[in-house]
Amino acid sequence: MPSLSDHFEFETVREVPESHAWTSLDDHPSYEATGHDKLPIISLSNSSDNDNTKLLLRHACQHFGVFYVTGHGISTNLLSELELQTRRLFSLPTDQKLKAARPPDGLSGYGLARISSFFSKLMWYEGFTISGSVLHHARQLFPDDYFRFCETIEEYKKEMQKLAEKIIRLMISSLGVKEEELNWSKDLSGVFQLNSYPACPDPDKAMGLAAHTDSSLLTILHQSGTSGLQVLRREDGHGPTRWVTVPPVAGALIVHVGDLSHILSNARFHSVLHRAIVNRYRHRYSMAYICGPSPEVKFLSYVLKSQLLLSNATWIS
Ligand SMILES: O=C(O)CCC(=O)C(=O)O
Ligand SMILES: [Fe+2]
Repeated sequence: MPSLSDHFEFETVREVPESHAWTSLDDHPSYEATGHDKLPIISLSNSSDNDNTKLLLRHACQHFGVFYVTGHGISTNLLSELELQTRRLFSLPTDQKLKAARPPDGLSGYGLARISSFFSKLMWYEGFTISGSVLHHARQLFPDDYFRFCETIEEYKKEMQKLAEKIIRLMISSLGVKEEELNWSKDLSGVFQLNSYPACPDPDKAMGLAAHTDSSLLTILHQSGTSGLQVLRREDGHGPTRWVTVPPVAGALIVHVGDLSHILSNARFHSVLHRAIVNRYRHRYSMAYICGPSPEVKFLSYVLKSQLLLSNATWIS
């Protein structure tokens, strides 16, 4: 199983070593998002027209499993500051980052991709996971100057929690579930994942983040100005099964439907397989707020059009 000792200084490597060489990158052809593969862009700013927003969200969750949102209320200043602090963290020397290493039985800290243990090859990736307060790790990373980092992370988490609650309520109520049955959505918990994909000398061989679905209710993703996210579209009238690039759109955040929403909606909503590929020249960053019900929440069985949605399940990220 890959471990933290497998970390190396990506910037110094001239060739992709065997440990990081994947043969499955072109399992399906890759396309730019055009025509029917273009993801919906949904504005959340028009709160007086909830019904139309719900219809658009329902369609996106049923047919794409991923979409962009605009009018989300997150300021460009906060997004720029978050990018700055993320770059700052990953630019630290490896030894320094390893002081905040994620322990083998822990969730928070610096380390390999959290899905690494499912794969024999390593990814062209390093990550920092935040569950709960970031203060302890921030002190280890930046002993003399951790305030701004903490402040930015905590503010962004707070904003994400509000936004996630808003989107989840709209999504679930778009299926006809009544407002009063959505009280659990006031009690969400989130894991915040900072992702770093260094520039790679041979991007056709290396995998940024291998194909996966998110286990959450939903994930809200911000990507720095570099493309890399791809989603899998299954064979349909518009083409074969294919990887479709999801480019950054100025001012928009990306929302992934998670596995829990798939379950909660009786499989009407789809969590979509996605992955990240790497770039020859540019270091790419993304920030994912992975949101589920608080672990204390047990979904009371509740019924939608006389079908059981979910009973007694809890979420641990
Ligand atoms: O970097 C990306 O675009 C994808 C990140 C992602 O899928 C995740 O953090 O779960
Ligand atoms: Fe993901």
